[in-house]
Order: sequence, then structure tokens, then C-alpha cells
Amino acid sequence: MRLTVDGLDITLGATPVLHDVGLDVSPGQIVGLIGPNGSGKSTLLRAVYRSLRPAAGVVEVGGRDVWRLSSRAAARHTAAVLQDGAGAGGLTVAETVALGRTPHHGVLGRDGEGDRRAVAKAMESCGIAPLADRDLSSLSGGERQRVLLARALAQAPELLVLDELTNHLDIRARFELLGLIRKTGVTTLAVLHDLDLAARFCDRLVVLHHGRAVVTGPVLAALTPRLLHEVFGVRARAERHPDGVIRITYEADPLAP
Ligand SMILES: Nc1ncnc2c1ncn2[C@@H]1O[C@H](COP(=O)(O)OP(=O)(O)OP(=O)(O)O)[C@@H](O)[C@H]1O
Repeated sequence: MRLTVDGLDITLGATPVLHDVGLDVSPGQIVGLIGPNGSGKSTLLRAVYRSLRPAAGVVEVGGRDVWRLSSRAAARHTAAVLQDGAGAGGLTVAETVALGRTPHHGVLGRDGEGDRRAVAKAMESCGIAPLADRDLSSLSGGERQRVLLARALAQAPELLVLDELTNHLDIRARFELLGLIRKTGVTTLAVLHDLDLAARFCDRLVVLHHGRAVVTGPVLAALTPRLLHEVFGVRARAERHPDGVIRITYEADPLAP
């Protein structure tokens, strides 16, 4: 399902945070949202998953303005995994993942066989089936991230919104979970701080700087040495290696003026 954001302006308190931001994620693509701390990435995601109403601009998923849908209707197609998302207190892992099915329930709100299958499959694919009966609060940060991703996948979304999913994950888990998301084929907008991971897994990048989308495009076109210096303040270059993978190489003194 296509995501389109156009002309987004957001002010928080008295601080203008996003200015005329637009982006487009084609069905099945993974688009990385990158930018320095405070550039407005999480704020933009909040407008997309309908937790922050923009002062101006439109967010459309599958051609429908998300702010014209009920939150329940929007939750049937969009799932979010948020930075250090705590999840509901006092629930087991299996109960937490099952919450992902809530937007699909009828008026009786009961789990059916299809719901149970979706939950089991999501737990299996995120590697958390052995943790099913553990209390969510007893998990490590990385385990909790896997649970929150499983909850999002159980939701069977057509748009996945990820805010620093890879925080707390060990290096293998980063590759595993981003690879898993690629395999699902779900349209994804992901905030990533790790530029190497962004370069490896994203079809396109949107670079935010001081609340503006300054560059949008394929990884190599976006991550020029000039952009890396002007936006991220580092001397580095992105190159496609003979194995086909794009990697970032930092200069000996990345902070050189
Ligand atoms: N309630 C608020 N009132 C005023 N300013 C706010 C408020 N919430 C966030 N901001 C500011 O908005 C800016 C963008 O914040 P946001 O969390 O979207 O950035 P980010 O790019 O996700 O940052 P990070 O990479 O550090 O997570 C920051 O400068 C932040 O201080």
C-alpha cells in the first residue's frame, strides 16, 4: 500500500518542528528516514501513524487521508514499532502480541482461529515463541523490541512504521529482523540511525535536516559526501562494493572541518 505525505507542517509547543515535508513510499518499498538528532524524524512518524495531527498537510495511506479515518480503521492497515515502546503493563509476551489482532476483531472482540495462527506465526518469525509465557516487563531491551515487532506483524499491516527498531538489538538480530521485514514485502517507513543498515536495507532514503526533507532518493544518490558532511557533520562516502552492498567509509578524521 502506498504512503504519501505532502506539505506537512508541525509545531510542538511554540517550536516549528516540520516544514513542508513530503515523501512517497511505493507499495512494498522500504524507505529509510534518516537525519541528525532532533531533525524531526519521530515527529514525522507520529503524524503518519496518526498520533499527532499536523497543522497543515496530508498523510495518505492507500490513497486515503489517515486523519479522515477512525483510529481503529487506520490501525487495520498501519502498525508502528516505537522507540522503547513499553507495551501494556502486566501482560505476557503472547498476550502482548495478540493485541496486534485487536483492530481486526468484530464487535464481540474475541480471538478466532485465524487470530491465533497470526499470533503464533508472528512470534515464530521474530524468534520469541520460547518467551510466550514470560511477563513482558521481565524481558531484555532486545527481546522486548522483537515482541513489539511481532505484535506489529500480527496486525497484518499494509504499512509498517518503525522508529529505531534496531535500538537494543545485537548485530545479528539487526540483520535478522530487517531481513524479516524485507521478506514480508510490507511497505515500510523506518527511522534508522545506523547509516550502514539504512544503506543495506532501504530502497530509498529521505533525509531530514532541521525539519525539512532536504534529499529524497536512492541510497547512493542521497548519501553524497557533501550531504554526509553538511547534514551529519562527518567526512565519509557511500560506495557500492563488488558484492553489491553499499557501505559507508569514514575518513581517518571523520570530524575534520
Ligand atoms: N513537545 C515539544 N515541544 C517543543 N519541542 C519539541 C517537543 N517535542 C519535540 N520537540 C523538538 O522537536 C524536534 C524534533 O524532535 P524529534 O523527536 O522528532 O527528532 P528526531 O529526529 O526523532 O530526534 P532523535 O534522532 O534524537 O530521536 C527536537 O528539537 C525536539 O526537541
